[in-house]
Amino acid sequence: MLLLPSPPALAIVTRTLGEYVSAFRHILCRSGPAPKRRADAVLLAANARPNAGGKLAGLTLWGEAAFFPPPRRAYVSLAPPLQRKERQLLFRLKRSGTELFGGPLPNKTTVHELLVRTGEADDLLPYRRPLTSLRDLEEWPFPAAVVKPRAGSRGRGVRLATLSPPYLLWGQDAHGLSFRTAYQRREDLFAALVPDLGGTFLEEPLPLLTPDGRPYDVRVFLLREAACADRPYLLAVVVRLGLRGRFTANLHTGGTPLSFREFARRYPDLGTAERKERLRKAAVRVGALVFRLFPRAWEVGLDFGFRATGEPVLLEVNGTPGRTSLRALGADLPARRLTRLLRLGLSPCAAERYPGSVVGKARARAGRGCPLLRGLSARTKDPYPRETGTIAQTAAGGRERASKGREEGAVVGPWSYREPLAEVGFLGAGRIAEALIAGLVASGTDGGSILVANRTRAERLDELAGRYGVRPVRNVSDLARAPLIVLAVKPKDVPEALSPLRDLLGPEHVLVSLAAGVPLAALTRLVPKAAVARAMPNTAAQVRASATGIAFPAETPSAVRGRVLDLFSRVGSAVEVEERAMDAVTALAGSGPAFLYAALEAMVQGTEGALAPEVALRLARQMFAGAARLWEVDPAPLAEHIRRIASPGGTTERGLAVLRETGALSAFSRAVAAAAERAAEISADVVRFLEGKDGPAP
Ligand SMILES: NC(=O)C1=CN([C@@H]2O[C@H](COP(=O)(O)OP(=O)(O)OC[C@H]3O[C@@H](n4cnc5c(N)ncnc54)[C@H](O)[C@@H]3O)[C@@H](O)[C@H]2O)C=CC1
Ligand SMILES: O=C(O)[C@@H]1CCC=N1
Repeated sequence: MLLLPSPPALAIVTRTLGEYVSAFRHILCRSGPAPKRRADAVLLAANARPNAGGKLAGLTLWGEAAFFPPPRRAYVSLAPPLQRKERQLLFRLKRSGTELFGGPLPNKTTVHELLVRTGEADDLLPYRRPLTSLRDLEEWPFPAAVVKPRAGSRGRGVRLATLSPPYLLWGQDAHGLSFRTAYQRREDLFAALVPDLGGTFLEEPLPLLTPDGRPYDVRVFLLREAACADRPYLLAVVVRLGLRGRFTANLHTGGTPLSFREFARRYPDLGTAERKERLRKAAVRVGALVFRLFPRAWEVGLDFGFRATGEPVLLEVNGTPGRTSLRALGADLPARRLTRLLRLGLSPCAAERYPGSVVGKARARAGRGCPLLRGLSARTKDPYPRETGTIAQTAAGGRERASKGREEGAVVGPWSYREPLAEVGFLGAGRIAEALIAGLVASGTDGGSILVANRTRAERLDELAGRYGVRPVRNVSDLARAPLIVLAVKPKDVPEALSPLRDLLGPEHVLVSLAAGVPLAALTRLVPKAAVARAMPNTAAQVRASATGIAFPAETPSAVRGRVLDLFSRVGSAVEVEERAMDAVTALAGSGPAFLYAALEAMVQGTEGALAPEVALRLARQMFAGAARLWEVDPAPLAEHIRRIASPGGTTERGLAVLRETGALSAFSRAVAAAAERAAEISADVVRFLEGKDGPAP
């Protein structure tokens, strides 16, 4: 049963009328004892902010009812940044075992990349390329490019660059100020884009201007239809019309939201029924994908544009869509949203509807003698449609289906408040485990959602708990609570380390092994029911700069791939490779940093006597970091970078000659090959060991 105060700041969902009445009276009327049983769900909405609803501020009310049993689930609809009170409340709920839904998605580039990886929305995604060198602009296949920052909001830094005369750069700068500059020459335009190299991407330009010169795009609001399904419910379509002379249809800079009908009335050629239908289908398809990838998302705003042919193109996915535009469409939208929440919170798969009168009576009964509610009804119109009201199915069926939903695997985003559930478990608490944990925590992952187990040395776990807030797990089998488990033990220890988990890991688990050389087939043999993957990160994960190669068995579903790739993208950049390439990845990306450090150490030794060691080390460190950054931003061939440094007849040339003559350069190639060979030997050893134990693999 659900009833709510108005404006819809706080919704309380319980399973019986009696429970509802007591929750309602306790929280809203400040009378009666606290209910004994947890509510099934609450909704904490944006207008629950203390300053927005005065006495009716949902969060304040909820926060004050401190001894009220925490609900099973909370649907959070708060735009970041969260206020301190809001964060505290969410932490409290999380600590009490409430499952939190909502929160921002990872940055929009990551979301886009994850969608690309699914391969299921290729026709709806715009053509995009990272802008890493000026060559990307030279080779760009369109007459113009939209230049967009990898992260950011409200259209900041989004510009249109026209690559033929007049060479225009038009849009918003990084501070949100609009500008339009015409350059005489192409080179000047390119020069203006140099600071963007590395941090932005280029996107195909879409003709999103109305005949009277106003920019527009379309935002589609979707809700997850049910907690156990990915089906989206289309809540509203809003066209956002920007100001004439601007390049983006941004409401924050003075644009106007319109219903699609009104847009069609004003611009019949743009708002055709065919376009609307294509948009609806596209939105539902992308929505299903987003809800599958992000199991904690429950409301999203999808921004679309159109190609000249009328095909919709997805521009952006927002996990905390602003509601300014929704409000402009009419007062009944929040109510529609909450009606859907009923189905979401109470009846995961099949909502059973009850007539509005039941709800009306319940509300009347709960509100009897409630001064707060009387004041309220006198002031505001009841925004809820008559059919509002759904009765719960038993939670058991829902839970069963919900866990089935999780089996398919999905990405959990780095929410701005912390994840309530164990998200990732580490088996092995050595050096690489610590580097990854440090990087994850630095990326915003809650240490409390990381479980760590080790073979011996309980004090090591305490050390990690003290440093990162991770949760030590004394009994390895408890790691099975985490849906994603990272195996970070030495290759020789892999069989023994996995044996306690063999029967505990099922299809809902993904085991990601970091062990050099241990094949996927061996992992599948050791944990036959779980999904498996191999990842080879490096210690730079600690500073979120790992280069990680990941391999999956061929049949791995895209959602599982997405989940693992997301984990490693939080600590650097991750790339999917074939398993047969893993030995080379291990040698280059995993061991590679050690080879470079060794080279630097040798170079520093070359200055002995001439430079104080601390000065030499300081210079070497900055030289190394600078060289890496330059190559990252300007990925010209390494030979070209070398050419730019080595003046003919100069110092560099002389040094390079020694590297060549002494075979030092080829020694690096041999070192990488030797490391890869060692990985192959380890594979053979592991296979032999397993065959010796259980006979050859089937
Ligand atoms: N160190 C590095 O840069 C990288 C290492 N790796 C791989 O990661 C794995 C771990 O490497 P490191 O962290 O360097 O080693 P490490 O020796 O520092 O850590 C291994 C940890 O595993 C624990 N352990 C051993 N047997 C266990 C068992 N049966 N149950 C639970 N815990 C057990 C040990 O107590 C230790 O804490 C290796 O397989 C390596 O190939 C992968 C990429 C980079
Ligand atoms: O040296 C090793 O075996 C591991 C794998 C890659 C880096 N360290």
